Amino acid sequence: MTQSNKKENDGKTLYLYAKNQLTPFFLFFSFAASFFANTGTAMAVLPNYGFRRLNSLLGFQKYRTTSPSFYCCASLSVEKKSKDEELQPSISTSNRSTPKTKPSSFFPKKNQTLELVCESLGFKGKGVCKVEETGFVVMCDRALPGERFIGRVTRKKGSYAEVQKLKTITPHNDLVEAPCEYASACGGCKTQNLSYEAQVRAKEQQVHELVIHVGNFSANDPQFANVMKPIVPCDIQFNYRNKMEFSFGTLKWLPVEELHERQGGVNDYALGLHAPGFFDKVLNVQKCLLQSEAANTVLAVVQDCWRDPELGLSPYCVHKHVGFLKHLMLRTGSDAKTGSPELMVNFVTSSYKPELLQPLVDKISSISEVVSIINNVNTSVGNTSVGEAEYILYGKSSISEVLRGITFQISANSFFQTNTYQAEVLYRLIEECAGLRGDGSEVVLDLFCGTGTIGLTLAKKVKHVYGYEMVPQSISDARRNAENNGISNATFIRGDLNKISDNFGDQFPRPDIVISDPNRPGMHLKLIKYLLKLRAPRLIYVSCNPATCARDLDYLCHGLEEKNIKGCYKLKSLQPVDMFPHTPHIECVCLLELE
Ligand SMILES: C[S@@+](CC[C@H](N)C(=O)[O-])C[C@H]1O[C@@H](n2cnc3c(N)ncnc32)[C@H](O)[C@@H]1O
Repeated sequence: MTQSNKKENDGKTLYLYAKNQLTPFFLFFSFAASFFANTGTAMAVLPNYGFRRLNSLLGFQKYRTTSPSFYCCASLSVEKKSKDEELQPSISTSNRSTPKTKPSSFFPKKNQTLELVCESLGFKGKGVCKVEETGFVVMCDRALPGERFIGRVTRKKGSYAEVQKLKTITPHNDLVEAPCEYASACGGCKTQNLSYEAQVRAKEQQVHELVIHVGNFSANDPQFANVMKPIVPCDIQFNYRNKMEFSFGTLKWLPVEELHERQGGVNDYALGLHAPGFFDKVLNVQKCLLQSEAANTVLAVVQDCWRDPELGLSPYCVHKHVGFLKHLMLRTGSDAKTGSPELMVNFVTSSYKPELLQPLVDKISSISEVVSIINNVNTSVGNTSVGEAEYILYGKSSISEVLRGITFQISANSFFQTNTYQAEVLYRLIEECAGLRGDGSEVVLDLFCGTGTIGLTLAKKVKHVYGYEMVPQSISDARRNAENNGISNATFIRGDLNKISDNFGDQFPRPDIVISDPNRPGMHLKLIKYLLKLRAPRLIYVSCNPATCARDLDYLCHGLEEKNIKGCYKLKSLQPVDMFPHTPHIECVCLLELE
């Protein structure tokens, strides 16, 4: 996730009208301050999925309906229209009603203050509220369910408005004290001051509603209650992230009351996370409670010295495109034999000047957990952490991590599940869904395989695993991971699953089980059509975006009439999993079987 960079903070939004209840559902596409086309990583941000960048166009109607029936409309506009257009109709529901004319004073005005009550959590964990008299939806960052507050309308976006919270009248339900000193300003953890039980409740509710309203599954279906599983909470709610990406910046974010203290120069330099809503302002952080203690030790060491004028280091300025240090990526793995933490430190710089980094390397390499110091050189003006060239400044080129008994090598830019602890849980659930016979007879197709983790954890029980992935480094990691673990029945193939050709299926035998784990935009319609033609008996859809997940489940199960596509799957179970406490992200594991 990137902290919402204004320019790049585009997302898809879904809105639903139901019985005069306007319920917004937001697709989680807008974390893209930096889009790493080839890597699946994002800068100075928490979640690390790569995705096609999507522009949002809020297309739901600006009026209310009095019809009891349900109306869902959204317009998803995307940059590469020709390709992505195909996905657009997915958001419409079959049971539309005609909206009625809107009252003329329906929209609140910019700067208008409103008394609001937050009803639920939506897109990016923003509080969803309705203007009492009109039902008009407003979104408020950091408003939490049950909170009554005064908000000022900051902008109208399509057919909803954003408000800034001015004053809490009565606090939200389930209030707890946020343990992190940066919680109120950092865009990473939005809900630290909401009890964890309430967080998972809100996530579960969100998935439930999306599956009904976007996925077109009926809550009245007696089977539905069996299909929807309760969310699996994460037992560890801090220090769970094995990867964090911090940004260096020339403009330290300051609270309004301290803005007059801005001094300029070195005093304004920052290393931390982007302040929400700013691509150029960085909230300086000394410590992040989500990452490992060892990673915090490294962060503290870097913070302690990087501004020292004697070192001659400068942060990259995103306005002038000058400066050297762009990002600091910290990855934590564990030694396969001892289980002790091992750390990779990755400096992303605008040019290759190892002599400038050497003093930092000397200090960091003395931390016992650090086994790898990497320099990715990225000369582009973009915000990506993926370098055109990668250099090893100290130690190894990768770190290791053990997942379900398999040891994985992870290099700087490879995708790896960010919460190792909960990935164990996730992969166990996937294996349960796979329902393997255990006789080594089944073929598994692992789509969006990253470094091959899911397929490799199943390989020993099946005949063969075929993994597909776009990022070359991930494919080489996957092959190396197979070899290192003595797995010879896994084949990893590089390819863009958004651009599959007609002969895609000629590359592997018909699978018994398909696992598809796309990033946030979900599956391309081409791939969905292919899967519907392939008719694998069992399809496990792993998703990090419940909105696109619901849309794709709709296609797979109910088809898409406009495109003459017939669904052929039945949703057998949908299991939300909380991989990222205190953030709005939700993972889901869905089992589909042929009807
Ligand atoms: C959510 S990750 C899942 C990775 C893997 N299944 C795991 O659990 O570690 C999605 C993966 O899809 C890859 N990816 C994204 N778009 C792709 C595309 N169009 N074609 C192939 N792979 C893609 C990303 O690089 C990333 O590794």
